[in-house]
Amino acid sequence: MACKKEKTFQFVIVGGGIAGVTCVEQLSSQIPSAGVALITAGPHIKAVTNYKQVSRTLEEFNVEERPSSVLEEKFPNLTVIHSAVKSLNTQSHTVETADGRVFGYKKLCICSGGRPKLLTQDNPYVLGIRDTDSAKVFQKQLSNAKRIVIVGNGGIALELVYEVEGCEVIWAVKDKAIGNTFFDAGAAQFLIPSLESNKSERAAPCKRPRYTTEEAAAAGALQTFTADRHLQRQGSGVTEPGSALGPDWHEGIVLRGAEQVSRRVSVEYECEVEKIFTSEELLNSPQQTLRPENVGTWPVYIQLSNGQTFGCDFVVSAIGVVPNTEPFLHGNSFAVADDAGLKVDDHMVTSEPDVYAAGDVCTACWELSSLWQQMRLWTQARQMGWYAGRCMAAHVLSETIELDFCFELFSHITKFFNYKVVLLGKFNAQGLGPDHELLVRCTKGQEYVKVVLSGGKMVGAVLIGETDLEETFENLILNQMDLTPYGEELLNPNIDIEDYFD
Ligand SMILES: Cc1cc2nc3c(=O)[nH]c(=O)nc-3n(C[C@H](O)[C@H](O)[C@H](O)COP(=O)(O)OP(=O)(O)OC[C@H]3O[C@@H](n4cnc5c(N)ncnc54)[C@H](O)[C@@H]3O)c2cc1C
Ligand SMILES: NC(=O)C1=CN([C@@H]2O[C@H](COP(=O)(O)OP(=O)(O)OC[C@H]3O[C@@H](n4cnc5c(N)ncnc54)[C@H](OP(=O)(O)O)[C@@H]3O)[C@@H](O)[C@H]2O)C=CC1
Repeated sequence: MACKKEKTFQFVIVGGGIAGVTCVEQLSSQIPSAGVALITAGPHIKAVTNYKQVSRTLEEFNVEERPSSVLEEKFPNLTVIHSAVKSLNTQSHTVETADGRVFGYKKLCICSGGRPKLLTQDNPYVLGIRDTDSAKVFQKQLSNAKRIVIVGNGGIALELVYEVEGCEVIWAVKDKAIGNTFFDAGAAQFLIPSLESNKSERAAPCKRPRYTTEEAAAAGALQTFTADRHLQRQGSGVTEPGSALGPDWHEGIVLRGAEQVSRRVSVEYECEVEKIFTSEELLNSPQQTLRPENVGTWPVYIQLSNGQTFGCDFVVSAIGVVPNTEPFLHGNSFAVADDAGLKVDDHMVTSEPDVYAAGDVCTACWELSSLWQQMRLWTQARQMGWYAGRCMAAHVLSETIELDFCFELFSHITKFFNYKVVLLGKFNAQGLGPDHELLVRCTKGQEYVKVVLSGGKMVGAVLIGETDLEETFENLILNQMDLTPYGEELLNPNIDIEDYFD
């Protein structure tokens, strides 16, 4: 880093996504006199609006893409620099940007997010979706497509299989059921009929804060157990990167293919991708399994481990994210977790002095609460950015700070297949081993309620539909009350559980 240092800021934040912007806001309001720089690769920044604390740990908010001037007007001591950081020197406490400028920092927070994991690199027929630009590329390619293959079983795949119309979708999942990152097989079974229905037959829209960008503009309680209602006690065992998209990113974007069909999704279970071929490669491959007349019909072919090969217009790689740790690692000694995130302690500090990290780029490596786990989600990016800002300020002011309460209990509100979905604690019995029980209540087409009990105490829950149970269950999980005496009554729809535990 030979260039001359242009300026030294007390705080430098890298990344204008939710984590970075929330960190900036927190620092700027806590120490208004401090010089703060936000260095970000994208042209816009993300802003949280209409923030609503739904319960002690559940939160909802809108996300808007905005010009950075809005933030600079609000915080006079803030300078926003629109350029990617191309190198970091933790010894000299400096960062160099792609446009050749060098800035010093007293404390730095890396909030550079993540990028989609791709099944193969540099293949024009394999798309990842992350930011507004990649969403536009996807939309454009889809408008001419008759068949696409979606690989992955998490958030993006769940959203796409439901939203894409006018195009045949082949959905390749490596599990026995859909949506493994968010649900168990029971919930998957509850949701599957929604995939088979037409758009007009879908569940009534649920209310949820919307994701907007400037450019994209973008039953009452049942009285009886019905035939379809099941209450069960089950055994256990079941280019420059822009900011990531978020809630309802597909609202206001037409996700329509070239066909007249409404939606046609077929799921290929328990399979992984063996190979992706172009037409020419397939013709020259000695082991090709397709009938010759099919070869050449599609621009790309995907061979799955179940022996099937499908031709399609393109493949969507929805197999998770890789933290954006480049170029921060070069020449430094950051400790990196197995998932490639920058390891942070309970004050969001990395292994390098005066360097913090928050959001998708980092991996929480403190002793985690037994009811919380990291997932790379919008809410956690906001919480981590906010807490990192508080820690940075506290360290400068020589104040002590305790790990924030939001890391006590995992909670997430979202929407899948147009159902409201609330996840609490160890919602999938993560890490509990065989020593747990599941209680399930299900009303077809209406609600799916699952609680996870360990040692008689509630440790997690999945609530799909308008159940109104989230606050009560959150309290029961946080209180760790012994629920053994209540048994299955806990999910009896004839009991108003809120009054019961008042
Ligand atoms: C399609 C999609 C749908 C999603 N839906 C949901 C949802 O419904 N609910 C939910 O909770 N989460 C959702 N997520 C996840 C959520 O969007 C992310 O977890 C969250 O936005 C991460 O925020 P972040 O600030 O850590 O990173 P990002 O939003 O990725 O921001 C990173 C920032 O760093 C900048 N940057 C990167 N490298 C550099 C560099 N070298 N120098 C300078 N700047 C750099 C980028 O330009 C960007 O501004 C979704 C994600 C995707 C892709
Ligand atoms: N509504 C919401 O909350 C939404 C959240 N998001 C977030 O955005 C980010 C990106 O979403 P997405 O890409 O769907 O990531 P997710 O982490 O949600 O899901 C990735 C999925 O791909 C599977 N997978 C991993 N590697 C392979 C492979 N080689 N072949 C086949 N499948 C594989 C994973 O299985 P396994 O888990 O077994 O590794 C998992 O099912 C995530 O952080 C996600 O949480 C996205 C959309 C909506």
